Amino acid sequence: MEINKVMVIGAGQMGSGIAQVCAQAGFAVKLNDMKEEFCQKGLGVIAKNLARNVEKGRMTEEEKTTILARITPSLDLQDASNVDIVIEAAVENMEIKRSIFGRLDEIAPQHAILASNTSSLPITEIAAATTRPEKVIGMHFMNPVPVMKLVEIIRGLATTDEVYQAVEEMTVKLSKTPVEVNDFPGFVSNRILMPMINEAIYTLYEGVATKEAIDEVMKLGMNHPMGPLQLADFIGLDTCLYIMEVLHEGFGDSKYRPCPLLRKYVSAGWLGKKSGRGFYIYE
Ligand SMILES: CC(=O)CC(=O)SCCNC(=O)CCNC(=O)[C@H](O)C(C)(C)COP(=O)(O)OP(=O)(O)OC[C@H]1O[C@@H](n2cnc3c(N)ncnc32)[C@H](O)[C@@H]1OP(=O)(O)O
Ligand SMILES: NC(=O)C1=CN([C@@H]2O[C@H](COP(=O)(O)OP(=O)(O)OC[C@H]3O[C@@H](n4cnc5c(N)ncnc54)[C@H](OP(=O)(O)O)[C@@H]3O)[C@@H](O)[C@H]2O)C=CC1
Repeated sequence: MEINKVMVIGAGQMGSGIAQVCAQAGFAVKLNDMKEEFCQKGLGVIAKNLARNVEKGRMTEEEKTTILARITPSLDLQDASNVDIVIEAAVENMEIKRSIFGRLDEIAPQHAILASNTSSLPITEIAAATTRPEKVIGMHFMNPVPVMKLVEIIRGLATTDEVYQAVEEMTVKLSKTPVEVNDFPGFVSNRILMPMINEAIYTLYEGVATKEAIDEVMKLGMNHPMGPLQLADFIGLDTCLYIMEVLHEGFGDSKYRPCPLLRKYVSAGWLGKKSGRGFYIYE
């Protein structure tokens, strides 16, 4: 199964990163979002990242131009009609993802793989919105995509070996390391990471320490590159809350209940770095 043409859905922090690494690896990429301004914002982030690579002598100006030219903005899902794979990175919401996958199933060619970058939602349930569940798979990149080596690849109940292999090969072409996991809420990454972040929020909520102290303990004491509250801001507090809700509902275990402070911040629109304010304030 040969993959040449890619469509990425959602030009946010993950979608733009995925489009960038695909274009860098030589794939032709359509970057789809609902509004022109979101596409342009995503393309702007990619151009900035590539410019930094030029400054650091890791690529030439010509290479940067060639990579950028491989990415075409798209505002219409119909543009999926001639791609080999779609990687969806829209918001972490089952209804929205099922609606996107249902439409893609009608538009994308028969052979096309439909992948989701979901952080936690069951791939099997997303796949059930299509008539090709065997071609639906989880392709979970980590943030920031250009830097992080892992892609967690999630097999849905019906995903075939052929589709798994094609996605694994593509991941290696992107200079990333694939790790295979099964379809359970939060997969491996967020089943382990997100309860730690949620616990850090409880630690703040219960007044055990200041946000700075909590982050410092985990950075200096556990050698984490970012403290858990800083990381939550970086991921997006809305995404953190969605993931905790998926774990809570999926396992039916109260140990996954989202911290009320996380809910409060999300209700206030304090979504972390992307909205300018979360646990910390950003310029
Ligand atoms: C929620 C989910 O479903 C799954 C997830 O993604 S969970 C989140 C997983 N990610 C993490 O845990 C990230 C934890 N943080 C880190 O690893 C580091 O803090 C970091 C890599 C983000 C930054 O590293 P740092 O050493 O503190 O800063 P810095 O020196 O500025 O950056 C290191 C390199 O990363 C690059 N970088 C940093 N942020 C970047 C970004 N947003 N986009 C692109 N490149 C970036 C920098 O350009 C720099 O590259 P060079 O040295 O090659 O120039
Ligand atoms: N943040 C992280 O660290 C990680 C996130 N993920 C997952 O990646 C996905 C995206 O997250 P992230 O990039 O952080 O989120 P962002 O909020 O940065 O970006 C999401 C983008 O998708 C757009 N979008 C929403 N609905 C649609 C739609 N129907 N069609 C096309 N575009 C749409 C949004 O537009 P608008 O702003 O108008 O809503 C926005 O531009 C989520 O599923 C998340 O769980 C996976 C790994 C890590």
